[in-house]
Amino acid sequence: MPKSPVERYSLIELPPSSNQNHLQIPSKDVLMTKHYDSHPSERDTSPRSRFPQPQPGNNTTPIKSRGPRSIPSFESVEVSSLENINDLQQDGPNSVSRGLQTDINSASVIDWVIAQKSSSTGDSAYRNDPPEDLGPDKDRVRVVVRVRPMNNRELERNERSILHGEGENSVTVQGAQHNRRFTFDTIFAIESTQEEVFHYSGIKRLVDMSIDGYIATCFAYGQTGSGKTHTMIGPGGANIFRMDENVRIKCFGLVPRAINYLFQRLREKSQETTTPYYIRVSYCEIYNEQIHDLINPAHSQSLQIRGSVEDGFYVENLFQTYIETMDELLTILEEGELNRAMASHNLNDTSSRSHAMLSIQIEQDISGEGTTSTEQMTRQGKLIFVDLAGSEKVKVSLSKGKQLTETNNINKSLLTLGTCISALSDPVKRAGHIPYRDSKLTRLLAESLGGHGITLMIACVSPASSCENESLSTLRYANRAKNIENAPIVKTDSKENVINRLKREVRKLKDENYELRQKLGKEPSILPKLKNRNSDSGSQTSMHSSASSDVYDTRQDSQGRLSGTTTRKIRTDHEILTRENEKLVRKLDQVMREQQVQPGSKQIVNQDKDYTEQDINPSNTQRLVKSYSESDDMSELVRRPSYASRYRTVRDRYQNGTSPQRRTTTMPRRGQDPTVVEVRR
Ligand SMILES: Nc1ncnc2c1ncn2[C@@H]1O[C@H](COP(=O)(O)OP(=O)(O)OP(=O)(O)O)[C@@H](O)[C@H]1O
Repeated sequence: MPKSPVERYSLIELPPSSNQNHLQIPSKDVLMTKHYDSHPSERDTSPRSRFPQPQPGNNTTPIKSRGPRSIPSFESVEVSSLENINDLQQDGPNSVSRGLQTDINSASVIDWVIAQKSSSTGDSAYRNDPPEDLGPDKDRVRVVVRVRPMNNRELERNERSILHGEGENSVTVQGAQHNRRFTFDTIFAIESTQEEVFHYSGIKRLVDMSIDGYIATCFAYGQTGSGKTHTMIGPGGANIFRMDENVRIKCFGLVPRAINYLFQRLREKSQETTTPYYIRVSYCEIYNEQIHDLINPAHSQSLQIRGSVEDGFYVENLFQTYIETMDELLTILEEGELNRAMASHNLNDTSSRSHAMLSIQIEQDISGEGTTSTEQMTRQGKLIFVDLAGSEKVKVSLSKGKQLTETNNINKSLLTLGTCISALSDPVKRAGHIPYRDSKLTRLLAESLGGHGITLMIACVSPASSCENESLSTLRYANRAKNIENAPIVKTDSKENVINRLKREVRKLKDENYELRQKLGKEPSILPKLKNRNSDSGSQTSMHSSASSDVYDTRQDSQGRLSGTTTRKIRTDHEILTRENEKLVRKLDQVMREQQVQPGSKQIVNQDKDYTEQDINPSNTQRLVKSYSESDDMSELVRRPSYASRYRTVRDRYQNGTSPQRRTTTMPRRGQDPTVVEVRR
C-alpha cells in the first residue's frame, strides 16, 4: 500500500487559548502598528469572555467586544432620514429594518441556536452546519463584520466612535448624517482577537467543505486602512512572518490559521482513508487591471483570464505548485505577500494596492469510495482567500500620479464588484445579466459569488466619525451580499481527464524547461529519480517532451481502473518541474540583469546560491521536515531554500532602513528579482 503524502505533514499546533497568557506583546518597531501593539484584545484570548457595557441614556452600546449570543430584537430601529428610507428600499428582504419576521429566518438566529448547542461541547459555533433556512442544496453568502480599533490619527483628532453594537449580530451607525442599523451573521468588535475571528467567523466550515470537494471562498472587503490585511494575514501583512514565534502565533490572521486547520483536518482524515490528498497552490494579484503571479514574479508579463465551460473563468499560465507541508504553504503565502504591490498614503502606511487571490486546490481520487460507478473520479475542492485592495477617497488619501492611477483602478473594480453583488442579491435582477466581465476581479469571483461555491465575506470597518460614509457604504455592500444564494456542488472530474490535463501541463513544463536550459547554455536535463516520494518506482525522463514518448503507464486493471502510481508520478513530475523552472527563470532573469549593468555604476549581489539538482530533490525537504517534527520545536519554521529564507537574508542586511526595497512609496515587486540587490558604489 503506498504511503499517503499527508502523513508527512508537519503541523504547527496553535496552543489552546488557556496557555497563551504568557505570550509576549510585540515591540512597536516590530509590529509597525503604533498604538495597537499593547491592545488588550491581543492579550485576552478567551472567546466570549467579555460583555458589552451598557451606556447610560443609550439603548445601544459602543462596539467593544463579543458578548454572549442573544436573539436580536429590532424594536429600537430608528429611521431618521431620507437616506435610511433609500437604504430600506435597496437592501432587500433581509434588511434588519424589515423586522423580526423576515430576519428570524436568517442564519443569524440559527447561528445563535448552534452556538448554544455547541458551547456545551466546547466546539466551534460554526463548524459544519449548513444554514438550515435555505434547504440542503442552497447556501447563503455568510457575512461577518470586523470593527478595528481607532488608529493614532483618529485618536489624535479626538474622533468619536459612530458604530454601536447590540448583541452579537447588530451594529448601528450613529453618525452626523446617518442613523442606520444592520444585522449580520457575526460582528467582531474592536477587542476581538485574531483567534476569535478564526473560531467564530465560519471559516472552519469553509475549510471542511473544501476538503469535501466544494469551492469555498473567503474575501475581505472594506475601505483602505480598515483592517483587511490585518484580519486575513496579520499585522503588517508579510511582516507577521518576521516576528517572534510567540507573536506570530498570537497575531496570525485568518489565512495562516485556516491553513493550520486545513492540515490538521487532513491529518485526521488521513487516518480514515488510504486515498491521498494532493494540494496545489497558486497566488496572484490584480494590480491596475493586470494579473501578476505572486509566487513567480519573474514572469513579469500580465496573465490572461480565460473561460471554459468546465472550469469557468481561470488565469491562464498561472504558476501552480503541488505542496506537501503546511510550511511550504505558509512560505508561499509569505513570499506572495512580499511580492504584493504596496504603498504608503495618508490613510494607511502599509496599503495594499492590489487584490490578492490565494487558491488552494485539494484533490482526492474518489473511485471506489462509496461510488457504484466504475468511472474513476477526482474530487477537486478549492479554498480561495481574497484580500481586496481598499476603496479610497482621493481627497482624503491624497494619492497622486501613479498612486492615483492605482486608486482609480481599485475603485473601478470595486464598483463593478458592488454592481454584481447588487444584481445577485436581487431575485429579479439575478435572473438577468450579471456584469462579471466588466472587471478581472469579478470574473475571477464569479463562481464564488453567483455559482456553486460557498462564500464568507468579512467586511472591515473603522469606527471613527471621519469614516462615516465609507463605513456605511461597506455595511450596505455587506448587507446586500448577505442576500446572495449559491447552490454549492462538489466539484469532480474523471480521473482520466485529470491525468490528461496534468500530462498536458507536464509536457508544457518540459518544453519550458528545455528552452530555459538552452538559454542558460545548460544541457537538457533529466528528471531526478523519484524515490522516497509519492512514487513507488523511480523514472528517468528526458525533459524535452518531443524527445520522449509518453512515459506514464496508463494501463488499466481488469476493472478498467487506472493505476494510482501513475497519477502520483505525474503529480510528482509536475511538482519537480515547476520548482526547477522557477529556479531557472530566476537565474535567467539574474543573468539578463548582469548583462544590462553598466560597468562602474552598480554591482549586482546575488543572495541566492546557484541552483543545483539537489535543491529540488524532494528527499532533502523530507529530511528537513522530519527533523523539524522530531525536535517538536515550534520556533523554527522549515524553509525550502527556494523561498523566504532568501528574502530574510536580504532584509536582515538592511535593518537600519537603508534598504532600497523599503516600502515608502508604491513599489510593485514583480519583474524584480528580490534576491538581487543593487549596491551603489
Ligand atoms: N483589529 C485590529 N486590531 C489592531 N490593529 C488593527 C486592526 N485592524 C487593522 N489594524 C491596523 O490598522 C492598520 C491598517 O490595517 P490594514 O493594513 O490591515 O488595512 P487594509 O484594510 O488592508 O488597508 P489597505 O486596503 O490600504 O491595504 C495596520 O497597521 C493594522 O495592523
